[in-house]
Amino acid sequence: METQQRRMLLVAACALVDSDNRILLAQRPQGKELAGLWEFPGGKVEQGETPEETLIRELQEELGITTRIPCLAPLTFASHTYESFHLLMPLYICRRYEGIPVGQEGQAIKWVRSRDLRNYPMPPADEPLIPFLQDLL
Ligand SMILES: Nc1nc2c([nH]c(=O)n2[C@H]2C[C@H](O)[C@@H](COP(=O)(O)OP(=O)(O)OP(=O)(O)O)O2)c(=O)[nH]1
Repeated sequence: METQQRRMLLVAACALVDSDNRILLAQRPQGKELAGLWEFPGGKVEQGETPEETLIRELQEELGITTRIPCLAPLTFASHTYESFHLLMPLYICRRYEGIPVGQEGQAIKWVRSRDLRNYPMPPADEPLIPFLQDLL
């Protein structure tokens, strides 16, 4: 068997859920990898951060909302091999936050019912996460 060295990339992601049980998806901007696909807000865990700290930072930077560690509950995770890295992505769920999410970097956002998630093309790593959200919501 051929083995290939790939770096492990740790990304924290969040299913933000509103009082109507809809989930927020954000569209990846043009020019980035996987542009145009719909994803859960989040980003790379930087040196010295916990995944929860990453999410608090990213939710503020990307959507302009504020949340706290006790409001982030682990739901499941993605483990997916991309061409140049292996993605390990814990998915949290968050129902309590302050502010109204608005794409701070010009990205489109959308509140989506769990049964409609498959209508929004997502990165390949996200596909196995959908049933968890559909079971829950
Ligand atoms: N935030 C997020 N990233 C995802 C999801 N699914 C998925 O494969 N990814 C991948 C895409 C990217 O390779 C990586 C997230 O990194 P990122 O969003 O912080 O980085 P980026 O590519 O925007 O690059 P950068 O400019 O922030 O460095 O994880 C998802 O649902 N949410």
